[in-house]
Amino acid sequence: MSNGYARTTPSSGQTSQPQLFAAENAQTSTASRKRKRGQDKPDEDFGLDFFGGASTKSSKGLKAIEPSNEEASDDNDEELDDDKSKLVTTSANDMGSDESKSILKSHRLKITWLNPPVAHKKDRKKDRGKKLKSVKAEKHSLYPQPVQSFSQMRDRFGISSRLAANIEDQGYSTPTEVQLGALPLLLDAPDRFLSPDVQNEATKLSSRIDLLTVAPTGSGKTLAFIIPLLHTISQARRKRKDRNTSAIILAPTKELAGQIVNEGRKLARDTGIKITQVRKGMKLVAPANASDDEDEEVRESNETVVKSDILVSTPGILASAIQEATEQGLAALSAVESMILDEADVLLDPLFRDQTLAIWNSLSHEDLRVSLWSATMGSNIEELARSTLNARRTRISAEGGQAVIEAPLVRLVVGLKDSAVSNVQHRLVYAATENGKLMGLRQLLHPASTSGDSGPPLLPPFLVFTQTIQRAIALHSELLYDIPAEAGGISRIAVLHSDLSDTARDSVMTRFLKGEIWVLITTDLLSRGVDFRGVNGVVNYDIPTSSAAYVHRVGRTGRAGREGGIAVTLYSKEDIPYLKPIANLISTAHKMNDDPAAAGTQGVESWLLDALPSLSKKAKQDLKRRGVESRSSSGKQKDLKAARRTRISTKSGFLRKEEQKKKGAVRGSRNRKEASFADEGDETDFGGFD
Ligand SMILES: Nc1ncnc2c1ncn2[C@@H]1O[C@H](COP(=O)(O)OP(=O)(O)OP(=O)(O)O)[C@@H](O)[C@H]1O
Repeated sequence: MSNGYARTTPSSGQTSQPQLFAAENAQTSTASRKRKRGQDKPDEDFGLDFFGGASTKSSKGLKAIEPSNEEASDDNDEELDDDKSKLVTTSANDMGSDESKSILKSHRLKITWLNPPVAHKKDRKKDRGKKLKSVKAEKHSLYPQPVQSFSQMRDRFGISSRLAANIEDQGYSTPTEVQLGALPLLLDAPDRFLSPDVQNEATKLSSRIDLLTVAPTGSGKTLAFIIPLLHTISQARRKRKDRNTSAIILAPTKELAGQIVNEGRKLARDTGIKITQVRKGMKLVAPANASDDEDEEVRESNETVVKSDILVSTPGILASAIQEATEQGLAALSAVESMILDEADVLLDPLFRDQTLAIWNSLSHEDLRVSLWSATMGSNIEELARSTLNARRTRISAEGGQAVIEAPLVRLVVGLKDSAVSNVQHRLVYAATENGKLMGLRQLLHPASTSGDSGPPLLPPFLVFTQTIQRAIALHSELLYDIPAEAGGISRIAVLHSDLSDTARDSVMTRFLKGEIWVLITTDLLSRGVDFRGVNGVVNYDIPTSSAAYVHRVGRTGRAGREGGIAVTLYSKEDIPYLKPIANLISTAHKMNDDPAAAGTQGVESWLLDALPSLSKKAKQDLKRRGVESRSSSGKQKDLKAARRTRISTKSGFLRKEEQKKKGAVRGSRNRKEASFADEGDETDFGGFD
């Protein structure tokens, strides 16, 4: 498709520095100069592959220590790591707190200790005036020494040679912002970064922290939690050879869970650590009275017993597996010491809240540490996390008869909280009616017809989001024949939603990742976490039903700092009452962009922002729960006329044209016979685009 634009798109494979937020002035700061010198090699492998994973080239010199099997790997690592552990405490890499502070600031990282010991707060109150204020400000902000290159981690934290090699083999050399901040928090002993003047015995005893992380979409949160997890497990497995599940990762969708397993397995290669995605029917524990032979039988049957170090699951499946074990009087997951909530705000949203909390509360290990990750996290989620941590600690203390240590709870925020990625071009397009939206989408599908200065065309592959499953199915049928047969025809366009079977979902995902599908129509099912590296854009065919949904949907493009992604939001008359939060997000993303002209970001006119009505709290909640009323099934019953206006035909445009041609011919002959005119029908009852 010729477009006349010379431009870089995410799918063309170029990536900018993953350090998304390095402030402009950091170029001249010591911190930045040091960072650049610290880079061992450019991120050369990253992005060469149109859709696939990062490089799999193996690093030189590793053969000598490459183990032939898992156990050997552990042994080798142990020997090497004994030597390395001596280095861990050396200060070769140590930098002053001022330098740490300036690097963290230049990358817009804000780290706060949320639960410093109360006793110290009271002590400090004895001080007066200025001193009290400055102490208060100091003691909540933390400045751990950032990790500026993955190669430092072996010396600094004693990570195993195999894990270090796996990170390098995947082509990762320079940590992204979130990794820069989260890795020292999760790999270092807390007493090294907690403000010494507010530490007490309890915080000194805690070897790990609980963490809340808010960082932009596509900024590399997965790596930031998997590396420390693999390190913690491999250290524990050196002391204990049996395989007990010691970590669980929860994600809201099967697709995201699968992706985390893939990423985790690449990094865990040859470490002996096993990662499993929990599927329906899997059992967490074998019945206590089962002999070894019987146990083997259970394992070989469909009802597999999961023997894995890390379990990755959606909340529903894991919660039922735990419940099943509890009903049989079996203790499941009692050795779990780490729980990770990926897309934590969704997992603690009413949709999944009960299941997530049931899992969290069923984990009985007194040293359980929890980390929550998302690009958006409201204060209610933070509150819920804190109260769950406290309630669980009190309960376990009471059950065990001795006080459980309160771990330090730290919050890491990268950039501006809850904002949409600024390195993609956000367009808000008024389409007036449903018919207009369809025409708008067709114009995006056929970029040759793009005229005027509406910006560069949206090149496939791209994602199209609708409000409901029915609308996704209908839009798919409508567009089915839009891609010419010589370009692949109907195989290039697909629909993915939660009513499809697991096999169908897997197949669509695989074909989209391979680049065989160009246009994928979906619901919010795919809005969270899924990493499609080469996606050039996102079309909100139906407006998202919350600000967070906008942030996550558009975050499927422009990942890892890639430029050239486009996010188009089509809106009609029905959407105007709900549009202001989205317009605000777009305007902020525009302001955040260091070079809006280069990125082509258009922003939103200030008069439009002023003109759009504000949303009441109740309206926001209703929108989140039900979406735009006329597009939801309940709305259809309430207001038939509005529902008809927003209906998408379930026939393809091509089939309808053919049918209308036939109808026209029949009508024509009848007209000729009867010499009368046929009724043209109700124009407002939109039945699809001709
Ligand atoms: N240090 C790094 N250098 C280069 N690329 C990286 C680095 N870390 C992560 N990536 C790549 O960035 C992409 C996005 O990472 P990831 O999926 O972890 O993002 P995320 O922050 O979890 O996003 P979301 O909020 O949408 O879930 C992935 O393709 C990953 O391989």
